[in-house]
Amino acid sequence: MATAIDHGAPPVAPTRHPGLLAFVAEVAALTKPDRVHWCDGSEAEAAALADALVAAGTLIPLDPAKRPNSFYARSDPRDVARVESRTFICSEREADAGPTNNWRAPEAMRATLTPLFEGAMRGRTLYVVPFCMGPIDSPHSVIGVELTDSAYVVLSMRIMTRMGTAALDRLGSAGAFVRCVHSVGAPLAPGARDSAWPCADEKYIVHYPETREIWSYGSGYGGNALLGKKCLALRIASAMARDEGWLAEHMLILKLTAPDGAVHYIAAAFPSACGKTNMAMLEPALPGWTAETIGDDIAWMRFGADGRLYAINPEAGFFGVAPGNGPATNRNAVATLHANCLFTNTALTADGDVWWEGLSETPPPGLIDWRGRRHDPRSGEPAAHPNARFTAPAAQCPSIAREWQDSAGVPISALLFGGRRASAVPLVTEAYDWAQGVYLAASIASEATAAAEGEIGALRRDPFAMLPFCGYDMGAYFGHWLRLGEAAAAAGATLPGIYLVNWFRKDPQGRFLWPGFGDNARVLKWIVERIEGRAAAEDTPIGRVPAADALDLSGLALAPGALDTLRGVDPRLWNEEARRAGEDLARFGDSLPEALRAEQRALEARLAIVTGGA
Ligand SMILES: Nc1nc2c(ncn2[C@@H]2O[C@H](COP(=O)(O)OP(=O)(O)OP(=O)(O)O)[C@@H](O)[C@H]2O)c(=O)[nH]1
Ligand SMILES: O=C([O-])CC(=O)C(=O)O
Ligand SMILES: [Mn+2]
Repeated sequence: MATAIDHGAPPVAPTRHPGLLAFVAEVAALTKPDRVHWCDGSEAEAAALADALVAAGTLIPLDPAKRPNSFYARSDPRDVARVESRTFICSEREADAGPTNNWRAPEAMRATLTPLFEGAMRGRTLYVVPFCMGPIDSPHSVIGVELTDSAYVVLSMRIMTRMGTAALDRLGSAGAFVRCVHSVGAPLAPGARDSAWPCADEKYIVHYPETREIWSYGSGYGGNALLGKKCLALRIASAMARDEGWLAEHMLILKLTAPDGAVHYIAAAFPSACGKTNMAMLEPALPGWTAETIGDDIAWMRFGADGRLYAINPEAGFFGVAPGNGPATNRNAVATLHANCLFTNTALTADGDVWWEGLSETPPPGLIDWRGRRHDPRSGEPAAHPNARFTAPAAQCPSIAREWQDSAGVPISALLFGGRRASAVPLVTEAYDWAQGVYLAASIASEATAAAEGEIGALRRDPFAMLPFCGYDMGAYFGHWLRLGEAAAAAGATLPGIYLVNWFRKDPQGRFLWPGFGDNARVLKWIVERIEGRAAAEDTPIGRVPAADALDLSGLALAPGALDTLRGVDPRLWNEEARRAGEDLARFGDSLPEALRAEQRALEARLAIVTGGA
């Protein structure tokens, strides 16, 4: 086994940053690891870690002839998704966490966590993982340091972030960094055998927005454990963005080039497992159009001196839902996964490769399912967990745009918001203006998916697709969006258009009315033409929908009547929608901006006119 990781001598820290040295010393004193290892992010280090994880049974190497340098992990079956009920925002004041977050007083939470972390890394290695969210040379990037006892987390962070020496160099000897502490919560007694996926029953995913700290306990899974992603780049970053005048959003970033060569960048927010990665890698069904990928999950945006809204992707990899990705839906994702990837909770084939529902029409024979059991195709159970994930370097994506690491970011023309809605919500709706767009985004709802615990399919309000990810009071967050738009407009900016989209409308038999995926380019074309002032639209109470002949449907055979349903706004359904949205927004009490109350009243008034009642 390679020995680049473990050696008896005390490690020499590769930094003289006093705050970082003190942080590592404090956490090591608390958690009592056997060793401390400072990660440099090198190939040799990754290879040694992978070897150790294979020896421990955590990783299974895939056949290098099929998928070089790629590994498969099966998690504990109780550790397969984010745990929103165990995710906490510990601001000093309860009101600052808002009604949608779990709040605990910081001192009380620290008093709970300290005994849990006490000795939590016994028998394990504490890995020091310096990482940079955003391009190494971008002024908008943020440095974090994650101290973790999971080598799986280290390997994942190496794919998902700029990790190791480069991040430490950027931090320098005095820079600011976000303190991140992670333990799987499974100390090892001397001589005890480790489990393949150590974790604890009791999980805590804790954020202290004022001190910009993250403490995560008990889970090894994705969004709970890779602390640069949801915890830093959304929950902590949203609080930083509020204080500093920018936006940290759950959005993909797409570059779209029209046949005439015009380039538009589009950012889109959909809840977890609702199509961000797919849209980020879209292959347009319309001839002459090109789509390229900038990011698939998170966008950090700020208005530039020229009045345009610039976005960077803070991540360096994709942590994507595997099921559903196949040659018919997302060829770019499939091609991205050819090498250097981690797969978690997919199925394993008899010949040493991975498989999931949707990768091919029928499962190959001899599959082992995500629980490690022989898969029986007649059981009706999927072979891959519905939230099985791949972890893949973004640079490997065939559709990655050459400017994806541009330090200034890319200028956004349109902001899309959506969710999974079987009924009511049209295919695409243009907001009348910024404030009404903020209202539409604040009132989106979506049918729950397997990306978090809870009943799948249940409708829940998910404002801005940020419900699980906003690190402060969402009422104040809506106000932040409104103020940024007002300030930019006052300074003469042309604000991006705001659009509500829904690819998931169904007919009474439960079939999708819209083909989705590459055909979503038809909607993007309409949006681009709207921005350029060339496409026709019709006013409805909720916003503008495409005129009857305004969508390019060439080469597409929709079911009879489908287009009318997709463009339609049923006033009776929308009376109910508006009532429910208003009820949800009322939860924010005094922090709900007056402008959104006014939008609510205006929507109700427009609906009353079309239904002919009050
Ligand atoms: N019907 C339909 N399904 C889609 C479409 N786009 C994506 N999906 C499905 O939605 C599921 C999730 O898609 P992703 O693109 O991975 O979702 P995501 O928003 O990136 O998810 P997170 O990584 O959890 O944030 C997959 O099963 C896709 O096949 C679409 O346009 N139409
Ligand atoms: O954070 C995760 O575990 C995966 C993810 O992207 C999401 O749920 O939005
Ligand atoms: Mn996501």
